[in-house]
Amino acid sequence: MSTIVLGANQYGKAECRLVRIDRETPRHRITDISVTSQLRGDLSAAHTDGDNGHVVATDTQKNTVYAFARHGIGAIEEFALRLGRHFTTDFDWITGGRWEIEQYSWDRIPTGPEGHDHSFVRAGDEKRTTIVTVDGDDTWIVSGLSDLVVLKSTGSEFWGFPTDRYTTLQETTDRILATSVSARWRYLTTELDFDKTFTDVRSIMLETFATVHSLGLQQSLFQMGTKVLEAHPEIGEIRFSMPNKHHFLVDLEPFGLDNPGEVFYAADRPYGLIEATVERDDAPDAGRAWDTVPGFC
Ligand SMILES: O=c1[nH]c(=O)c2[nH]c(=O)[nH]c2[nH]1
Repeated sequence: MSTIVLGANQYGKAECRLVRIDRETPRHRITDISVTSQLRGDLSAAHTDGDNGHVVATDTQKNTVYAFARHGIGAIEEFALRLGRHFTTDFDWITGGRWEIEQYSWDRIPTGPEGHDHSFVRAGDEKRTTIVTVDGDDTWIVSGLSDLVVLKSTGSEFWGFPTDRYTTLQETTDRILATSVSARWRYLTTELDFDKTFTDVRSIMLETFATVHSLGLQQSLFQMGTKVLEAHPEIGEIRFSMPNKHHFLVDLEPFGLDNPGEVFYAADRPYGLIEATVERDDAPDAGRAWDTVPGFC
């Protein structure tokens, strides 16, 4: 007869939506984030006996997020690190946790050359992300972005694939290549200008997607990761999840029209899903960094 025991556990407040306005000058700045705080540690009595003596309430975790924002947010990685340090320092039995932040971008409404001082327009669906994991003395930071939608209207081929009796796809030397990039990368340090690094990683990915003559989304992905790692020794590995957003040439012949690569049907599903990790062969062990990062291989 087996004994039933408590396994891995964590708990906290998910998706604390928080907007902070920096208003020291009339030219306001906006930070728009969603914070998930989860604690780990000696919490067995709460589960086995209903003893809440160690349960820092999820409500308290939420309040802490908002209170900390009063003194500024900074880079989302720094904010998550501050929260992690606080909970693991102030409560002896909290030995670790996970702080995940998603950030939404706003642009200034372009009413003049510099944009409006205090009116903003959401910059699309793209998100910047971070997950800070603390376990005892170890801290890991996995940052990234999602929903970065890109398309190139030529400079993409796909041919040379095996064929069998189920293959109908034609080889092509000129097609649309479109994807929505989700990427997460593991930092090898906790001391960094995270905002600057994020901006640079993002622009390397965009530039590489644009300039690589693609023989397949797999090749574009690997090039994007390689360029990021070459430029950033402080990143140990980068993982991508990239749907191939297929664009099918519409057959206009029934209407007596040709279609020299101009009119496409943009299918939303099914889609190819290309995922890969690009890594340094000598990167330090990832530890628990990827433990709870869903959706990446
Ligand atoms: O870039 C591509 N990679 C594939 O693996 C694939 N498979 C497919 O049908 N089209 C494509 N395109």
